Amino acid sequence: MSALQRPVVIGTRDSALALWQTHWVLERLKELYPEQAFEVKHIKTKGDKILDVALAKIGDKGLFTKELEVAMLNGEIDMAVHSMKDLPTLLPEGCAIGAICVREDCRDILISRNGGGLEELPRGAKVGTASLRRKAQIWKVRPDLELVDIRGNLQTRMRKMEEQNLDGLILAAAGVKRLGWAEKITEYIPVDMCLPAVGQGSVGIEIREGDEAIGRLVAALNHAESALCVRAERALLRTLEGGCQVPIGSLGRLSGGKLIVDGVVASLDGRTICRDRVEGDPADPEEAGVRLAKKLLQQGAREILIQVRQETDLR
Ligand SMILES: NCc1[nH]cc(CCC(=O)O)c1CC(=O)O
Repeated sequence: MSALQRPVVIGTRDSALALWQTHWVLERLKELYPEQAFEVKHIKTKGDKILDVALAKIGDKGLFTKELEVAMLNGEIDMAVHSMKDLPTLLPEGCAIGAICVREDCRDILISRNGGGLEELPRGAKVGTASLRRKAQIWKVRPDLELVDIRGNLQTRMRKMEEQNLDGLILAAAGVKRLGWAEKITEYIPVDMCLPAVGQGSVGIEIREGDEAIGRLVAALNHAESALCVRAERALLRTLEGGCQVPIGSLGRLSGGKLIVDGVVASLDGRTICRDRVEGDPADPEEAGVRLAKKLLQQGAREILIQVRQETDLR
């Protein structure tokens, strides 16, 4: 492919994880297009500025992505690299997903002070996580734990674990591994116990809709299997109309030529949990995600979602 006659500008947040992910994308693009010049532009998002409020309370969508999308639509950057998990299911007009990259470990992990797993935490132990999805699913197995809100980028959360004397911290495996902290992980929480967030572990590249030159450039980074799993999960989330305010988890995988999608919707106290699975056609991942969402709604997710929204509004 012929190079563009100008540097291609890649936009990113400036957290250590975002930079790691962006440099990963940049290295792949440089390998693929040695003739092409690239630049990286750092952009702060609202989510990087508000660090002391739980995500569920801030509650608006696109907290980590909006400023990047604005810069892209203004032509300041040509693409934005995001954690797929942070990218809302409905993109602003003029924006499109150019590639969903190969997925890292999608699980949640525990980093504990005593080096043990969830089972080994002392009774009433204090564990940090701000995610309602994690809280609800962990409470189901350890209702005695005190799950405390903790926010900020990964470095900040590790620091807060020390400062607040927490017994443990729950994080996404992907981020911890990317920052080179895999040896701190004391347990990989099985997905049977805790379904990950939609898109967790996958990096996405957002581009301008209709920008064919940039679209062709990034298409080579799309990973077919990761992409169709994440598309099914996003279709589920879109159908349930949940953002990070609502405890929703989902995971797609390919098995024996079929697309298997798991999904969970939980109440805030973790007492009511709807979890189910569908089998779908890998040729139409959205159909499987939508079908699973409807199945969950019928099984009680509708009531849970109404209640979660009322409770979050009151806080
Ligand atoms: N919500 C912040 C966020 N967005 C993406 C990741 C981890 C990397 C990934 O899931 O791809 C994290 C940190 C975490 O949840 O522990």
